[in-house]
Amino acid sequence: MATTGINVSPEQVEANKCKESIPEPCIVVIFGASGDLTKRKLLPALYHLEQANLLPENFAVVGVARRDLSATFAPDMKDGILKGGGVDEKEEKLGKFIDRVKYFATEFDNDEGFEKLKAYLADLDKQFGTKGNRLFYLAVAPEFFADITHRLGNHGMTGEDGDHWVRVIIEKPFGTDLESAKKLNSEINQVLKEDQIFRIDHYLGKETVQNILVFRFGNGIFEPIWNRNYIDHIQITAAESIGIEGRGPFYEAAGALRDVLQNHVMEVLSFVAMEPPDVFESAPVRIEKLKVWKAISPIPVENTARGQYGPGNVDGEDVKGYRQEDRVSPESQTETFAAMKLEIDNWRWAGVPFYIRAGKRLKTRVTEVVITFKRPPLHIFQGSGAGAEQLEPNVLTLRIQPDDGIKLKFGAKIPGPTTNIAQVNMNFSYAEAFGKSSANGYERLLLDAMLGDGTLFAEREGVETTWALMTPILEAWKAQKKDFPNYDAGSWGPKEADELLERDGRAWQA
Ligand SMILES: NC(=O)C1=CN([C@@H]2O[C@H](COP(=O)(O)OP(=O)(O)OC[C@H]3O[C@@H](n4cnc5c(N)ncnc54)[C@H](OP(=O)(O)O)[C@@H]3O)[C@@H](O)[C@H]2O)C=CC1
Ligand SMILES: O=C1O[C@H](COP(=O)(O)O)[C@@H](O)[C@H](O)[C@H]1O
Repeated sequence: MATTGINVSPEQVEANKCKESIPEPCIVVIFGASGDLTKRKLLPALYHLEQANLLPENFAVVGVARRDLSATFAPDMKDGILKGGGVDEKEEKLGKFIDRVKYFATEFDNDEGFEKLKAYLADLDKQFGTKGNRLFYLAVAPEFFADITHRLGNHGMTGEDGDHWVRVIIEKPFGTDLESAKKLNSEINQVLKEDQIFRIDHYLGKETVQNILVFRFGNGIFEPIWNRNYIDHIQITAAESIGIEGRGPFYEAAGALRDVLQNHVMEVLSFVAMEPPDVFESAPVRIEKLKVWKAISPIPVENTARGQYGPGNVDGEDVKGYRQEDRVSPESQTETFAAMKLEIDNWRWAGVPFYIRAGKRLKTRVTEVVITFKRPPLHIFQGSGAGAEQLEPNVLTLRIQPDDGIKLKFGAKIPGPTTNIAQVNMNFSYAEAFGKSSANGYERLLLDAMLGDGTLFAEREGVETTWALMTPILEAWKAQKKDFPNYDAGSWGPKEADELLERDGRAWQA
């Protein structure tokens, strides 16, 4: 069934793209400017903000990396913006935006370079009227996070006063385990106040992730059944059909648990499971998320599964196995798939298992939350031609990507003289209701950071709490070698992941 009766016009959708406030004048300084993230995501996102009139008039972007790319950086970024789609080369705004994209070359460990950068930014303040406000974005490998922050501090670039602000966005992964996350937190807290730090998780910038909260707390009918009395279990899947896309060295050290499960999936889980905050503001939202993570019981390693893909076929194309990827060890023990069963020990969720999984080179790309409700207590249609022994449970699917939307599966009578029941779907599609969007999730987060709103960013204790849950699993896995590869590229992962649910009489939904 298609979405019908959407009472929102294209004009309303357009109007909603405006925030009440436009950020103050500022310079966005991106470290790691020649990297993949800057070109594919950050500059396109900043331009989407420009398109939507959400950037201040007095604004500039400065890319920082080691090679001298002064001549090619702006055209290269323009190319990235155009490739991202949703932009016409002739747009007047594009030229205006690109004129404000600058480049500064320095090694990250070069003090002289930082001193010159400070002077360069001060010059740009005069040219663009950006008033000393800075948003530094560390789009760099994690080993540089603390070092760059300290160098910014040492060169007098992190101090705030009543006249200007300084904020720092730090990319993921934020640490590799509990100890390293704590160390990183304490290192950056030596230089920055907590309200200057914006630990980014781009999943929180996705409209459909934010919509989990709107769905739950912006409607009256779902919250009363959103608990152990009505819900049988919840599954969260973050499946990718792509492999590691040339990021061998990064992925070898990371793996699926560190790359996606500890951050993106745990963020989504907190939105699904949290209590309603008093207001949708940074502190109350963060408190409720933290309460969820803190209520998760320690996860026994028997409640986990891991896998690594071997060669296979994805979307009709033969692909190599993980161990054959560029710059990956032929004996790698890195997991490209991770799954686990979690229990949240609180009043709302006691006894409701949460099964989560993430992996690369799976059958298809899908990120979704699947909520399976308890079956009706009695099959009153038995004997009247209904067929099945038990009635099927209702299943609510919150599809984050692709084809974002919400689907409710329920039983309906098949027309005819007997009472047979078929499962049918009620569908809401984001694209149908609101039109297609070229936003990549970073727009909202960049804008919020410029506005100083940390609601959709991770905070210190939250990051450490999720690492505290995951670190014992990583240690147990490290101590126990696996016979990899154990799933074919293009499949749904290792059989251990299926067994995790089969033991409980359940199965993955996708
Ligand atoms: N790419 C993605 O889709 C995602 C990335 N991230 C995170 O974002 C961060 C950046 O990722 P990504 O863009 O892929 O990384 P890349 O490896 O593509 O880019 C790294 C950047 O850092 C620069 N650099 C490295 N060493 C130095 C140095 N010593 N001095 C100066 N510049 C240096 C590189 O410059 P040069 O070109 O000169 O070497 C390059 O600009 C990482 O933390 C990653 O985990 C998070 C989510 C998704
Ligand atoms: O952070 C990361 O996320 C991407 C998946 O992001 P999505 O927005 O495409 O779902 C993942 O491919 C990458 O390995 C990871 O570092």
